[in-house]
Amino acid sequence: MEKIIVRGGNQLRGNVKVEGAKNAVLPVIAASILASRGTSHIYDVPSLADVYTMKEVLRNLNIKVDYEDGTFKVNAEGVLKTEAPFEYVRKMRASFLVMGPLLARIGKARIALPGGCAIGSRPIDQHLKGFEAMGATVEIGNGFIEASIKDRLQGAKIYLDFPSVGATQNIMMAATMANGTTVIENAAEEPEIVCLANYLNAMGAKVRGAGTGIIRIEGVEELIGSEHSVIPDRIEAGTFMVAAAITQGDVVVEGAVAEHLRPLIAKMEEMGVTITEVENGLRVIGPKKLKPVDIKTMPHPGFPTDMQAQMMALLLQAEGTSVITETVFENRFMHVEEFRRMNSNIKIEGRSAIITGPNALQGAEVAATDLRAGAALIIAGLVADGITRVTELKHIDRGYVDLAGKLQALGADVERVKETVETDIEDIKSAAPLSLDSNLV
Ligand SMILES: CC(=O)N[C@H]1[C@@H](OP(=O)(O)OP(=O)(O)OC[C@H]2O[C@@H](n3ccc(=O)[nH]c3=O)[C@H](O)[C@@H]2O)O[C@H](CO)[C@@H](O)[C@@H]1O
Ligand SMILES: C=C(OP(=O)(O)O)C(=O)O
Repeated sequence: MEKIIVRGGNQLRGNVKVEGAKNAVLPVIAASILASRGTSHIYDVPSLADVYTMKEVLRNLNIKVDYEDGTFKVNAEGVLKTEAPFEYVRKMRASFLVMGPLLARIGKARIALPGGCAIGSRPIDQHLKGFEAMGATVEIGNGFIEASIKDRLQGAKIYLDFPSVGATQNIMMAATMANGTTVIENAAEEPEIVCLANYLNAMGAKVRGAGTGIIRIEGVEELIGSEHSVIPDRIEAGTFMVAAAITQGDVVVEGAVAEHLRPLIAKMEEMGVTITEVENGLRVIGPKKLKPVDIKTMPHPGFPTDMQAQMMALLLQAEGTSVITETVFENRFMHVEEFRRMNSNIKIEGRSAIITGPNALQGAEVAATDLRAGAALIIAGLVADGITRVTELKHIDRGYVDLAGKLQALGADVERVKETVETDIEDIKSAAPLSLDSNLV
């Protein structure tokens, strides 16, 4: 079994470079399906499990894909297939983002129903409401969602009940080739939406207002392959910022864009962390003492839910009581049980976690319940007494490129190892005063 092993106590120092954003690249790759001519070249693509899953999804749709040295090439000129099977959608919900492009390109898509996941039930009703408003027929059965349109999608006015990132992206992509203008109201405003709109416009689409709550898309006849660089990953950047702060370190996070990170910067500054914009990113200096703060996760420009677990790790070290309220996902506190294994004082009341600190964290064997939870446990391990072993690395690999290696380069005592059962038994032997040769076995 693979584990990340963290020995707490080292301060982080130096520079770390962030990758292209996972949550920007996945919709951009899906959007490449819209090009009936030409090859798209997507740059700064991180080597993540999710990128490889998306590659397989496209390959299954009969699309030519190539991924090498951070450049992802897509040619969708051929005859496309319509189906994304459960094996991919199960691994990664963003597979559902191929529905909008397929509907626009070939008028039909059959995608496995995404199930629930570790952070909540995650319905897709807002995506479907958008497609239906544009004239598509949607049927659900046998674990699949099938959407089809007889002629061409029609422009429509669509009000989202919640500014869903995925629904905004899926509807935006479908609308690029619809007949007439589509207006998405209460649209998501995340930087990843702007990144997608820029790519669509480079392909010949007419998308205006991305980054605000109202997006207008004037349908065009055809999109062609284009070039696009993916924005830096604000969540990976934020993860290193928190890791620097918790260890009282001094780290330059290269590529971090302050404009994308305002809510995190504001909260970390309230806690006493010094953050300055430097030429190539953000410099973060951790204070001797951290102050408690209250946090409520919200759609952008509110505090990002994808930084909630990492901030909880930081708040465990603050002196006093902090409250984190999770409003985006219904069940994104799975990491609390794991933090408790590390000797932390956290109470859950409904959608809020009440954290009283500072906590004398102790190393323990813990499991990454989702990708951000995994990162948060490693961060906690950086200041815990003793050894923290983090398992379930498949989650971490969905969203972080070589997290252990990058932290190690900053001075952390972190390594990724393949532990065999024999090694585990050796560990137990050396830890237990009683011999394993005794009748305890
Ligand atoms: C690949 C990607 O970009 N993932 C991000 C994206 O996920 P994703 O696009 O899935 O997130 P959404 O913004 O759609 O979901 C936010 C909330 O809205 C609900 N909802 C969503 C759609 C819908 O049709 N009906 C509905 O009820 C969800 O269950 C959730 O509670 O945005 C989230 C919120 O910032 C991030 O945490 C994820 O990292
Ligand atoms: C929840 C996340 O991603 P996804 O929507 O792909 O599960 C995340 O990036 O934190």
